[in-house]
Amino acid sequence: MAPPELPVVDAFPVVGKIPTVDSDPKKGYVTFLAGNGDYVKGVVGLAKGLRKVKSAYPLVVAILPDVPEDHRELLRSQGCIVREIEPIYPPSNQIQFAMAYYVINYSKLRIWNFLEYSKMVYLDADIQVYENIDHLLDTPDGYFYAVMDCFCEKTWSHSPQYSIGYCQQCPDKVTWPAEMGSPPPLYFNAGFFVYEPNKITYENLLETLKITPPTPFAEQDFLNMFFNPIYKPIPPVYNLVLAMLWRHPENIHLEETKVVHYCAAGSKPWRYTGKEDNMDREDIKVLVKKWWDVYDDESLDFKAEEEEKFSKPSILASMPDQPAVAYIPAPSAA
Ligand SMILES: O=c1ccn([C@@H]2O[C@H](COP(=O)(O)OP(=O)(O)O)[C@@H](O)[C@H]2O)c(=O)[nH]1
Ligand SMILES: OC[C@H]1O[C@H](O[C@@H]2[C@@H](O)[C@H](O)[C@@H](O)[C@H](O)[C@@H]2O)[C@H](O)[C@@H](O)[C@H]1O
Ligand SMILES: [Mn+2]
Repeated sequence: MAPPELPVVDAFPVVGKIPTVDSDPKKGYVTFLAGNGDYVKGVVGLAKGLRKVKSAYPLVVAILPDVPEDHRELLRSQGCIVREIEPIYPPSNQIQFAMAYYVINYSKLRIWNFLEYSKMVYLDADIQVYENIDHLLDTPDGYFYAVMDCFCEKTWSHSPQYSIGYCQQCPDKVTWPAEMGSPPPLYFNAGFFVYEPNKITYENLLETLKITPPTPFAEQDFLNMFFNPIYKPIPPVYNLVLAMLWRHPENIHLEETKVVHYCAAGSKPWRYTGKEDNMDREDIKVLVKKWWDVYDDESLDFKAEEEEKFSKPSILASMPDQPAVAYIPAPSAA
């Protein structure tokens, strides 16, 4: 599905970064939580998983106002930094999102305004980290790092690539027909990415969203359009989109996988019944059990003495955002 043309925006101030007010800009992990349902289990699992792999950075949870106080308290008790964000809605539209609830996912864009952090790894709440990935926070600045997605699941049935059986994971299997123009640009899964909070980028994201017609994969499509100029693919070991196991097994090395994304229909561990398509596979059963082993491991619960590990004592961590970082935007190319 070729993305609609985007207005050229000078969204990526490449030079002129002035040190933040806080001379030591922090790094961290961030996830997103909405509603009063069971995704909070995903966040607790993620917090414990990051602890298990001895990550040196905190987990910030960007929550919508509808997350109840008892869930907020549960997350704080697991060492999370809980930050309430305002929802973001796309322009009014008649679009049929691939999943109706995807409309809330535009609120993820608020994480570009977490300006006390210089670089963060975003992870969906249905993701688990099984090996330390702190090194991703030391990657060169100026790029948007994420894993390429797969177009073969039914959720893509609306797209031209699905209709002709094309997938970027195997571009030679079905070549993109010339009469359909150029093949779609490389497309990432937006459940996991490495990014740099930035005031100008944040404002450009929100301005651009206002004039961008929504599409089936909501903020994932939008982020792919917006960051395409600086998108840098990283190996699937950093975000195993589960459908890859049956769609492109030749591209997956399960024993090297560091991060698993439980995004296939029926694979959310806290809802797992094994009844949906592919959910009775042995590898899925193993990965779901792996998730539960972390979630149920009480030795991984947060302990107060761990508090000094992070740069900011917890009482400050929940303080409002630091003053905006001053940037000198790069001169516009135009
Ligand atoms: O009721 C919900 C649905 C989604 N999410 C958040 O939105 C992300 C994206 O949704 P999901 O992971 O279900 O999408 P998928 O990756 O399966 O397409 C989730 O991981 C959660 O972080 C949430 O907090 N509550
Ligand atoms: O709002 C759109 C969502 O789109 C993505 O999920 C999809 C995508 O991966 C498809 O390719 C799969 O087929 C599908 O199963 C999966 O749900 C992101 O994981 C999620 O964070 C979010 O951005
Ligand atoms: Mn997900």
